[in-house]
Amino acid sequence: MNNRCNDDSTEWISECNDSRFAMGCNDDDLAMERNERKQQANEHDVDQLIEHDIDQWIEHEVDQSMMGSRNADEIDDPRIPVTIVTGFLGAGKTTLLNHLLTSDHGQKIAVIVNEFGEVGIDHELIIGAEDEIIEMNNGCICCTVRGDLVKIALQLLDRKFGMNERAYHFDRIVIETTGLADPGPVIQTFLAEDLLAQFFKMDAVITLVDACHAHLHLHQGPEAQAQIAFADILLLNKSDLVNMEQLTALEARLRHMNVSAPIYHTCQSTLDIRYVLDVNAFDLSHKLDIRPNLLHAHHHHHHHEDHVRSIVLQDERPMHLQKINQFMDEWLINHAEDTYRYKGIIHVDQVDRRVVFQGVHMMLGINTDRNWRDDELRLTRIVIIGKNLDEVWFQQRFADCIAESTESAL
Ligand SMILES: Nc1nc2c(ncn2[C@@H]2O[C@H](COP(=O)(O)OP(=O)(O)OP(=O)(O)O)[C@@H](O)[C@H]2O)c(=O)[nH]1
Repeated sequence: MNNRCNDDSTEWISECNDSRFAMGCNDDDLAMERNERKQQANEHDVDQLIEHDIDQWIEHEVDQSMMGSRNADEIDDPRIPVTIVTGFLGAGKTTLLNHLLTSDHGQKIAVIVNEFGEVGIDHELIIGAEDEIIEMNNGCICCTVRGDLVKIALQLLDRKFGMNERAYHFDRIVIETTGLADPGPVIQTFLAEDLLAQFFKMDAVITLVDACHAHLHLHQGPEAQAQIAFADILLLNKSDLVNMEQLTALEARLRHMNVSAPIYHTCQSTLDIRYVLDVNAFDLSHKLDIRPNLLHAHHHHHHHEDHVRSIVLQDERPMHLQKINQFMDEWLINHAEDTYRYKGIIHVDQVDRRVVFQGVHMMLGINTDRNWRDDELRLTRIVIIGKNLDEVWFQQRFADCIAESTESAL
């Protein structure tokens, strides 16, 4: 983390302490608060939820808030906070998620990850022992899988309050959208679906911006712009890759697109988590200014630009290291501009460890991580997202990388 990040965080913490709720609690207050909560909860549609669990939940929430460990605004709102993490392909969303999951906050986070591409890689790259990661890979969260999102959210509710065997007492939900998602419909799902609106509240839409590539992305269709416009908090990430002048120019551009969201400079999406969790920053009126019909369900027919698509390269046979290197060299020389984002896990011949690589345009990172486990299939899987991709070329060059011994043995 650079100095800028540190400066920001000190400033914020003092603000944050000022606004924290501190209140002496006596038994009458507690009893009154509990009754009020119960009344609210009984008004909810609790068909599938067990009342006893709701009682416990309310009790817990009231105790928490009376003890002063929550923001003042939350005293009146016991709903489960939802954070949407958005940002163009490769901006640093998964990096932020890992930072949130490994930070010391004592909360259990249910994570919903939606990836663009037929197969997911992110679940392999997210670190989270206690936390549950739910993947949605059957399409883009803002178009085809909104029904799935509602279903997943309701299942999570059932696991938190219900008699479901797979009980899971999470404290909050974080949703990572695909880099090509318009966050509008995801927000809408939580606001316009009655049952979800009763149990969940939006905490914030956090948009990551890749300081190094934003100038390319802002020209690539409306998604990157919508993500910035809808943000409650903007993280200008990868600030290590640009100079101060470029950072200031980009910040001015973001400010022009979104006048109200605080903008924080980050490296590796790292900042004090109190910038981003339990911030109560969601500003509905701001969203309605951008999209007046946001609350009207089913208004939105979003089409990604057709020239943006994903390719999956996959094979169980081990890969030849030098050939893979050569393939990537050629790829970056000839296709870097058009490959927005790529991620992969490679099974390299004679290597017991997984080789993990990922990149954004020319920026490629590659490393070996853990050993393959005995019980897992050693599968090479690469997902490439880009525009005007020549799939035949990629599939052919990938096939050329299969280690020869295996190739002739088959
Ligand atoms: N130099 C630099 N690299 C970064 C920074 N933050 C993230 N990265 C790298 O950028 C790449 C993309 O980061 P991710 O967190 O996977 O990005 P993402 O937004 O989740 O990407 P998608 O899931 O494809 O949309 C990874 O290789 C990260 O290690 C940063 O601040 N500086």
